[in-house]
Amino acid sequence: MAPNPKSRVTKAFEAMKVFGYSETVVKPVLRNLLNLYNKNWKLIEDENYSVLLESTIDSEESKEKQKSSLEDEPEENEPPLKRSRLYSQGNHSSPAKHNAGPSADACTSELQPSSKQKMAEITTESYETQDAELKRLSLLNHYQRKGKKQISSEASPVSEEDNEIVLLSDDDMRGPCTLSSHLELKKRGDTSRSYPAVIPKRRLAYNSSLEEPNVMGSTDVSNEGALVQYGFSDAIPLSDNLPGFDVPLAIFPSEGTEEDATNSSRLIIASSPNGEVKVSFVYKTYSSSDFCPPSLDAVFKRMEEKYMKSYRFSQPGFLLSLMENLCKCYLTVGTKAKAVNEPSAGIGSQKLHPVGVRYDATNHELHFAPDTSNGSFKLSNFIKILPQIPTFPASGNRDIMCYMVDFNGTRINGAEKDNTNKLLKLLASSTMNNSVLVQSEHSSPGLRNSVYYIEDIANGQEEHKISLINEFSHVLPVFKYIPKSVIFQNAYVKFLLARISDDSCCSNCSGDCLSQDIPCACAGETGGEFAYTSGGLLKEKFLESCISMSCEPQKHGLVYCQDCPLERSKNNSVSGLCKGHLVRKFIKECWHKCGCSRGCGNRVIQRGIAVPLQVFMTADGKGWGLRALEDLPRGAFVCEYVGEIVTNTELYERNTQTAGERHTYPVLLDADWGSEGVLKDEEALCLDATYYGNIARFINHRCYEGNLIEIPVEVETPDHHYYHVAFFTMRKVNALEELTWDYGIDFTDHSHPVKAFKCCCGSKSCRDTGL
Ligand SMILES: C[S@@+](CC[C@H](N)C(=O)[O-])C[C@H]1O[C@@H](n2cnc3c(N)ncnc32)[C@H](O)[C@@H]1O
Repeated sequence: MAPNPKSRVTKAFEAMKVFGYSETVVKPVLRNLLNLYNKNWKLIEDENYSVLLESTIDSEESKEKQKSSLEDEPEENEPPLKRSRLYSQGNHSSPAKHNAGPSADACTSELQPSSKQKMAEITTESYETQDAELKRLSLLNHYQRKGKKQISSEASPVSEEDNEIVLLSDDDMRGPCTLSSHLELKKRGDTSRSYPAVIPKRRLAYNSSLEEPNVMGSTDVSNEGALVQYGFSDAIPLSDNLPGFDVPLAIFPSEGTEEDATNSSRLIIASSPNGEVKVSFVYKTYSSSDFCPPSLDAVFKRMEEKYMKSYRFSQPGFLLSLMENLCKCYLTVGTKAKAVNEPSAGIGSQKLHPVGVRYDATNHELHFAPDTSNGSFKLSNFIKILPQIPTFPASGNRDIMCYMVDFNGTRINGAEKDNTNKLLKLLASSTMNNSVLVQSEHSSPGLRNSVYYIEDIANGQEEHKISLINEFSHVLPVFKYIPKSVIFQNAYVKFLLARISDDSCCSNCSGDCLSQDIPCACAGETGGEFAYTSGGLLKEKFLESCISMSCEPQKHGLVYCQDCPLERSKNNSVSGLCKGHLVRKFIKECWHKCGCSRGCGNRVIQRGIAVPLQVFMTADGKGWGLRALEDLPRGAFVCEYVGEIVTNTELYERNTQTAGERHTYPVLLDADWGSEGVLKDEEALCLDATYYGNIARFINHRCYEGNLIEIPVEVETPDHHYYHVAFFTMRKVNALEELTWDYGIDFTDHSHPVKAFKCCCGSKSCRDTGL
């Protein structure tokens, strides 16, 4: 049976979403193509929708051309001025002195000032153009990190959209958040944040009493009458007749005051499985108001469009599922006290799990609530843990004899008795079906007795599962896993096929470029020879020269910028001369404009992670680390560094404004800085994986002796302002050996935007002298 056209349309939209094109943009293009091809879907779906992608790009380009000719505006991107204007509003203080030192906690965001004040301050900004409005959700991330205490009192201009509501999720308020991070925040007793809120776009009142934790249902009326309630409440003043809890929010149109309200209504938008917790909008109508409650579908659609435009990776139904998860979490946390007191929690495992997760000793399962009959749900990607489990040594001795049993205590075939190495491989294998219990044959004195394991921290977003094993009962890292980098706000990154000139792609090729007698144009970047072997490894000669350039800069020299973006980003009087950047070799991979197939050997990193990896807690104070579960040959691609693409100025601001918070070490995309003239701020980019990132955010630093090397790879953008940072092995790496790279930190440069950590790399040539 032919696939139904609706699902084909959805798939086409999803395929384009990857490239940052929203449904709204793609819809007319798709319609045209279907007309053109007489509804022959195959032609559109071929080669992973390349026709659709090209047409969408073309259509966007022509729109932009039209726009710029109308506006006589040469820049495609909004100038950075817009944001500066926003910055200059309100009473924000000058950048705090940077003191973002690392802490022993893994990359866990520290708590930040109440989100409420920032909701208020953000909504009081003036949005003069639709574009600025569309960027607002991205801005939230920024603002919530700024920790501004005051709000601007400047009134927003009234527009047709003034009755529009904006729903801010947990993610909006402090950047990405995993369920575990939510729990972690709860564990630390932070009840003042991480809830969604609905706010009218127009002026909001900000009541300082809301800053206090646990203030429930506080309200305030601004002088224009917008009234907002924040926070979870078990005593919602507007409607105490409904059972259960209601989450937060009353929305009032901006005319009238509470007293004028003639009627109040409630719209339930999500609920926990058994209805114990609900998220609802509570709104009042006024005789003078022209507010007419929209349908939920329309609101979600609107919100998802906004997400798409700001962060470009929203899933369909994302907001609703976010709301549902919120209900579940609320239920979990609310019932936590009961769980802890339950005698059946027994065996002391409770304290080892994140708050709200209960170990059910009878059924050997982890639950999010004390009673499975009461709407709790199973964390399906956690394996179950039992006591008396030896900790796996993080390195060195791997001789502890372990065996695996299933939850009935039956030993798993083929794993009768084994050493840790093999055990971990077994753990990683998908045949284990999430249900693995690890026990030592003899519990050894001095060994801790619990581990936990997440089968796939990438949640299925990578080709291979990426496990996490926590041998030290450490808190889980807080970040949002993304398989591809996302543009934050000001970074200028455009994937336009038209920008790739015909002579820097191979449109006449077919099949596998590596198998052709004469290397195609894509090998030009690497001196007329491809960088990869047909087995997908780096060629010896290429790898050798990359290693030499990276490890012996004195031999190859550094390049110096005329006006170094890194120094400029410091935005203060101490910014100085460029300290130099390593000269690097680029790889150029074939891409959409090339005629070769997707299996072409010159497409390696774009196919994603191909080796089994695992996150683990290092034993030597570096926090989480990454290792491979099988031996890797020299020259193998491991993963790319994925994060938010931010400008250096944005990075600097992030670092100064979240002083004291732990950051992953950002990667500068500076491979071509020295060879260009003066770069604009939006062209000098870096990757920050603190809040959004992939597995590479766990790779620790090792002075000189790292086993990985980072190589710039050009895929979609020919200008080298943005490129991929791909990690390859510099030598053979053994299974379970920690993967490390040399971040290139100068530990003596105290003016660097990212404060260096105290290095525990253990290398004999460690550069951190403590000075
Ligand atoms: C990219 S993250 C690596 C993952 C990190 N260990 C974690 O727990 O999430 C970089 C951070 O890890 C820590 N780190 C990395 N290498 C280190 C080293 N050699 N010594 C001490 N800390 C290190 C630092 O705090 C650094 O900012």
